[in-house]
Amino acid sequence: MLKLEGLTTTFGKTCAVQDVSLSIPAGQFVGVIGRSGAGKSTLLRTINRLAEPTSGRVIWRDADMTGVSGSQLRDWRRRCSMVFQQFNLVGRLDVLNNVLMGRLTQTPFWRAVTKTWSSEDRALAFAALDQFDISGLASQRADQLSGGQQQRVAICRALMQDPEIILADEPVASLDPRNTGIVMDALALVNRQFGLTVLCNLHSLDLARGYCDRLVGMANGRVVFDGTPAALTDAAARELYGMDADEVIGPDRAAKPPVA
Ligand SMILES: Nc1ncnc2c1ncn2[C@@H]1O[C@H](COP(=O)(O)OP(=O)(O)OP(=O)(O)O)[C@@H](O)[C@H]1O
Repeated sequence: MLKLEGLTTTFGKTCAVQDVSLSIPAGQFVGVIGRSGAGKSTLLRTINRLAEPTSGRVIWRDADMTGVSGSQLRDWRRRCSMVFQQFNLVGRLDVLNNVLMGRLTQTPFWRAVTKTWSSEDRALAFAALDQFDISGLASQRADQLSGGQQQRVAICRALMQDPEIILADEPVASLDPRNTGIVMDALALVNRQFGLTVLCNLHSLDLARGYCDRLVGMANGRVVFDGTPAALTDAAARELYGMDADEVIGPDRAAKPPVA
């Protein structure tokens, strides 16, 4: 269970995350939705301490992760890997070495520098690539891949950390519809087959409804919706997105009289 208790993160006068309390059972696929600037990214970054909470607590398996530092913080970040919108691969390195970078926290530094990974790590990396049908790309430079391929490599790298939680920050925002489906299917596989908890920020309501067990809607840093996709009616979504609703949900046909 991941528990957020009164989590608040401020940047100067901006309160990006305000008093967020959530209990997320292990293995849940949670979609975090809301307008741009609602605090979705900051929430994910606060969970793994890329952003420091101003107050409140992050609790994982009954242990408080808010105050940990040094090796305990590194271990926490290993256990909750991030997947980013821009993939964050090393473009000039091949796919295999990018994936192996996920082992850095568990590997002596010299192995990474000299690219002499253990045969066990290499086998794990190939197995991860194989899961997502991209083992054939192992020797290609990362910057020669399509966005969807790069994001699958990034997911493999995240898995190499042997995480318990995946924090995916707009993982499909840079992808075309076909690659969006492939990457969302990869995250669903990570969730269902490997049993990892997934928290995923999404702009598309259709994707959020289609892939997630639970939706957390944010507005102005606060949680204003928390329920199943079925509970997020168009009316509730309109309230969440305010003036952006037409763009996200489509025009409100019910509110407009039919054209004579
Ligand atoms: N490092 C930072 N320094 C200052 N302000 C920040 C920082 N990060 C986020 N903010 C502010 O915090 C608020 C929430 O931003 P955040 O990126 O978390 O929202 P979001 O819902 O993820 O938006 P988007 O969907 O556009 O990525 C915004 O007002 C943003 O400008």
